[in-house]
Amino acid sequence: MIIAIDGPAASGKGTLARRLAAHYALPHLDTGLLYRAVAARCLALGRLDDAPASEEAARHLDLSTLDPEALRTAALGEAASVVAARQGVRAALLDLQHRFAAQPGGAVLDGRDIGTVICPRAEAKLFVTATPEVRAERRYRELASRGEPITYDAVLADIRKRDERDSARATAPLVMAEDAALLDTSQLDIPAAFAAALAIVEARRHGR
Ligand SMILES: Nc1ncnc2c1ncn2[C@@H]1O[C@H](COP(=O)(O)OP(=O)(O)O)[C@@H](O)[C@H]1O
Ligand SMILES: Nc1ccn([C@@H]2O[C@H](COP(=O)(O)OP(=O)(O)O)[C@@H](O)[C@H]2O)c(=O)n1
Repeated sequence: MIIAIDGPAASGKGTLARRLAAHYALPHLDTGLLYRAVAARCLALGRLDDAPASEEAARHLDLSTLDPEALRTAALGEAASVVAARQGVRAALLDLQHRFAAQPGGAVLDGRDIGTVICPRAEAKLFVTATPEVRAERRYRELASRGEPITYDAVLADIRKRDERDSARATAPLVMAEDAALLDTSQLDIPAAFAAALAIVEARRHGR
């Protein structure tokens, strides 16, 4: 079974993807890390504005060397959405994602375009969302607990800017797949959101 989870920044899609993957014993890929890693490489070279350099970085990405902790910073989230708007970068990351999704038994992938572009035939598709204020509060707590010097207002501004850039881009914009189930987690804690996600996946699995 392939489970495709999309949604805007800090909606809780990664948390749900990890839990669903553990529940069904499936491998999980946080595709945001791919764009974050490409951005990290470009920033290290001082070439975030250089489209060919970002495509080159995407072509040479090695899944086994990704360091999630180092990649989950606010600055890399912002830079990731810049490189992710480039068609060449997205094209260079397609094959890797398709191969991950094609593993025997299936997989769970989360990102922005999983249900629409990467795995349009996924058995279960979720579009996870929450209000910008709730998402900013969650992301602020997460970053602050890791010692990032950041304010709630800065996180909210970053989230609004990224939502806008991710939704407005020409290639694979952030949009809900027609056959996805919408899950608004604004009023749900993690266990409640997981229970709702599981109910959706179970219903899809059994053709309901
Ligand atoms: N339903 C929820 N209620 C409260 N906090 C949540 C919920 N879902 C996720 N979180 C927390 O919010 C932060 C962002 O969640 P994450 O799953 O990383 O979001 P995304 O993958 O959509 O960016 C994390 O610190 C996570 O623990
Ligand atoms: N499938 C994906 C995943 C991420 N991205 C881009 O990568 C950025 C970082 O993604 P992420 O999932 O790590 O970010 P958060 O939602 O965790 O804040 C997003 O803002 C998107 O621009 C994308 O374009 N397509």
